[in-house]
Amino acid sequence: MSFVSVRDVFQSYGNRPILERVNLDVAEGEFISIVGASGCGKSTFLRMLLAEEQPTRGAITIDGGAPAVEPGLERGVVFQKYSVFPHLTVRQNIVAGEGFQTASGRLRGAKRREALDRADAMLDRIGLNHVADQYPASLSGGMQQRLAIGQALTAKPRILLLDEPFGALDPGTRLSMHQFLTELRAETKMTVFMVTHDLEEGFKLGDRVLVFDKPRWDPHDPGAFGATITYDFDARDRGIPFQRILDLYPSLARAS
Ligand SMILES: Nc1ncnc2c1ncn2[C@@H]1O[C@H](COP(=O)(O)OP(=O)(O)OP(=O)(O)O)[C@@H](O)[C@H]1O
Repeated sequence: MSFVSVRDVFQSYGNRPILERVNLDVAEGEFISIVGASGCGKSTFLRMLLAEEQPTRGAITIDGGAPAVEPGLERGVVFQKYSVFPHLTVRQNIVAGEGFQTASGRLRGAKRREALDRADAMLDRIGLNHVADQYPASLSGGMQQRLAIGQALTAKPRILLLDEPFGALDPGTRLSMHQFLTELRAETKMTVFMVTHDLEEGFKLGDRVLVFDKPRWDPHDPGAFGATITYDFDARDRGIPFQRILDLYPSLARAS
């Protein structure tokens, strides 16, 4: 049985279809990159995996059950614009990632001290020890994104959802973030869903690259139909090399 299963999922807002007939099976530990034209429903798909919204039709299961509604338990999430708390220090932000796991959202006493030790271990791992007592506003974009990823990982999610996590970073920082994510993944064996507008990034990091697009298109009414998964590429070593993809599928240029 697949770890994440998506069966005949449709999503509409009012009478406007956004996604239609989406089917997908993902094994635990896979890295799924998602590309597609702006507005075709990629973030909507992530929100359904997060149970922030329910499909109009169809079903999504994670490990055999409906996705839990509480954040941070099984799924961590990182958006392009940092999801860290501006009023907390870097270390407090990491501890806050654990706080979500308690009923009250707060940790006390010995538990808190242990959480601080674990936070320092995480800061070591994401290379932010030297700024542990600073506030996010004083960090560079790449450091803030590392903090956001560290915070999401602190809850030890089985699934990491990344929505254009590196979109706002300069090319050099982006490359080091690719390295960072690749290392983290090798250590944690997480299942990752990453939305990106960069096709090359999708193929570099993903095991699979899903393309969301509209299979049906009415030129007189562009909103008449929803998008679905039109391609599901194997991006592992023996998959189609990224360089050949645009030659083979020129329409994909629209997706990035
Ligand atoms: N809560 C909502 N109510 C109504 N319409 C919405 C809602 N959320 C998203 N939409 C619309 O649904 C469509 C899909 O949005 P979504 O953000 O999922 O696209 P996307 O593929 O992630 O786009 P982008 O690449 O630009 O981030 C858009 O036209 C958006 O305006």
